[in-house]
Amino acid sequence: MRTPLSVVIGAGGTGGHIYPGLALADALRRAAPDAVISFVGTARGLETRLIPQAGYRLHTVDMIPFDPSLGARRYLLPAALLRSGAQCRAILKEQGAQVAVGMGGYPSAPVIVGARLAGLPSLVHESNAVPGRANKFAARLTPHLALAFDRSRAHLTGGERAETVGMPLVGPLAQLDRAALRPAARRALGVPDGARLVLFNGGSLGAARLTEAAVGLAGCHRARPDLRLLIKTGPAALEETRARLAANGGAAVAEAVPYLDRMDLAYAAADLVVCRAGSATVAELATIGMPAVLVPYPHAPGDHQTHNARVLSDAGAALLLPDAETSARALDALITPLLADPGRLAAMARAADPGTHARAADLLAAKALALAGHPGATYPNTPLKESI
Ligand SMILES: CC(=O)N[C@H]1[C@@H](OP(=O)(O)OP(=O)(O)OC[C@H]2O[C@@H](n3ccc(=O)[nH]c3=O)[C@H](O)[C@@H]2O)O[C@H](CO)[C@@H](O)[C@@H]1O
Repeated sequence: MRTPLSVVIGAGGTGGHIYPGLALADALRRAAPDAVISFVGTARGLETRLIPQAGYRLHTVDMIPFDPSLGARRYLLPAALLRSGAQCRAILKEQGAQVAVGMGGYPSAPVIVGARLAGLPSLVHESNAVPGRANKFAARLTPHLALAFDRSRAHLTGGERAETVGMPLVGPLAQLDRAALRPAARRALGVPDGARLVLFNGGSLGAARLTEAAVGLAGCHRARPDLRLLIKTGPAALEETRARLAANGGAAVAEAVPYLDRMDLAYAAADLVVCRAGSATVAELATIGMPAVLVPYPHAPGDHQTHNARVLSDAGAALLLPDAETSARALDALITPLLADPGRLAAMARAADPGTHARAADLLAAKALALAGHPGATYPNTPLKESI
């Protein structure tokens, strides 16, 4: 009897690592429906909610981030990595895994260390245009590398043997037809007919600078019936944002939410997105043809969000606004003429390359299947049906 496919995926910390990990897991399940797939993450990150919610098992291991701000604590990193690597080795053994995959973020490295200790093949996926420290380290431990953006190749040891597969996107986003879903999405979000909707999204954790500018913008445009703002604040800033919108009258045109579980609806309903330039977000915008103003997070390692953003701004698909220049006034000067020019919005939507990421999950799954010794698996490629 054939042994079912068994894969352990390291992905955690923020949505930008977790969602691509889930997209990979779903692609593996489509190819091998009896596959046993589990995740390794931390006991603190978004993974504790998102992974069980998607129906996968999450193992948590003790980890400290690969972060230079650790100061003297960084000397503890090798011992911590060895400890969490040993925990991952035990998880891989217990599950009978045939391959381990690291999706970036600091849960990625121990899974690859664990695979090395267990003598199993492993695969690292780098999602940013400039790789993070955890993946730079992990990439030294395995010959199998995959990239979301070709431009990160030069930054990785062994980058010349990496394969660019794109950024794995979860089904509802990989297959989103924005125009087709738009009427239902706008009804679901209560956007009045004829109003332009601007989505403010500070990545999976929220961004104070964007929320602040959005609140100011809502106050300025509080009397406009033809404009709506949807502001994703992150849970911590929700109540304060709502109070400030009530105080400046912006609540008449803006709604603040802690998190968007249905990004497909938000993207389909919106005319323009103002957001950080995390790699999953950038890949989603490109894939669905969503015009955007990108405000890269200025403290990302290697300034990788600016490099991610340039993938779209170089193509004419997005505008890039540096964080330090972001204010309600600066955004108003960019957004107001843009919203009044549907031709320009349509040109931005067309400028992105929609094909790069739509098949990334299947391509990455194919690499993992080959490493696991399941080369015969096929992809049914059935379209996912999502109801509102
Ligand atoms: C501050 C920081 O260091 N951020 C990093 C983090 O960002 P972050 O996790 O914010 O990264 P991304 O923008 O890549 O991904 C966010 C994901 O969460 C989803 N989403 C977001 C908000 C929401 O309300 N609902 C929702 O579902 C988005 O659709 C997307 O799929 O990981 C990314 C991937 O390595 C990096 O590129 C970012 O630089």
